Amino acid sequence: MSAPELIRIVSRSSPMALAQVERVRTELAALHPGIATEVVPVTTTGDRWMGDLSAVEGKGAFTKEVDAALLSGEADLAVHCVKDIPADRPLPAGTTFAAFLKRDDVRDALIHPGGLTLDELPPGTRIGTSSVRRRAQLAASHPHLETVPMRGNANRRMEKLHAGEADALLLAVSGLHRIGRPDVITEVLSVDTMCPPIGAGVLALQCREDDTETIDAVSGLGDPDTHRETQAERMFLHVLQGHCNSPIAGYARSGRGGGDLSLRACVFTPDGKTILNAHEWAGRLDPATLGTSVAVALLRQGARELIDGIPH
Ligand SMILES: NCc1[nH]cc(CCC(=O)O)c1CC(=O)O
Repeated sequence: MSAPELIRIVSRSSPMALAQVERVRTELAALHPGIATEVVPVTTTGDRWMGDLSAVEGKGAFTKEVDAALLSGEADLAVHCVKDIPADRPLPAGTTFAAFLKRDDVRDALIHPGGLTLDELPPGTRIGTSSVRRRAQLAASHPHLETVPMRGNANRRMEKLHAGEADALLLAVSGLHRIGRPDVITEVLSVDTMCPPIGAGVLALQCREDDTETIDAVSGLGDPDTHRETQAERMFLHVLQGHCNSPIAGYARSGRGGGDLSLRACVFTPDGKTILNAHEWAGRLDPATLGTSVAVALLRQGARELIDGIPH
């Protein structure tokens, strides 16, 4: 199999998306110095929309135009945040994941211009977030704080914070590092305070299924532990039929040497009053079966009703 001379990478134009593509170009250049790369820009429905995400045809708002560029042959490779890829249906026909890059930090960060930590924030502090996952967990742990809806990429949210639309923000640590702004982080929240979303901090490389040249060239960028964790988390979300606005959180962890994979997950009501929890170890199960097992444990506790209670 010959290596391609050029790989065209489709990317959204947000600073975070472009930083993700730069990481892939750097890693690819180190692995295959002979392969050139080029960026093909697209704008997605999700990038344009500033309202409630559930209103924009719901699913795949950040991925549809990216998939189209890949399938039409305008580009050969797409870089996605796994967090943003729907798990309640298969990948678009004709495309496949070629690799999952080594996982970044899965945690969320508090950004408070006054430098306070979450526990120090006074009652009534307005936290800008439209995520049902963040809202529910905040309501459970810090019921005296308020949340205000906030959308847009991380850079825009920081502009809105400084314009006074909120008093503080919650954003992913990994995303802030990607856009070069870890300096704004006031506190990194533990996963016990704020359970991360499925796929947090993982970048997936997506190719056309029949493009074995590109698949072979980029598959060496994959990380085996991240692959196992992502398989467990995605199967969990798939079994629950979670959507982009689901009150679901969870993360898998690989033990040393790839052993002892565990998956901890929760499903909650948006008011944070009900939180279902499950935590299991794979033992001799494969990652996908672990994901299924944790999903079943939560379904037994009543997760279906909680998930279906949220419009999407
Ligand atoms: N919803 C947008 C989005 N998609 C992925 C990340 C963070 C990076 C990641 O987890 O890969 C973010 C920003 C955020 O939630 O703060």
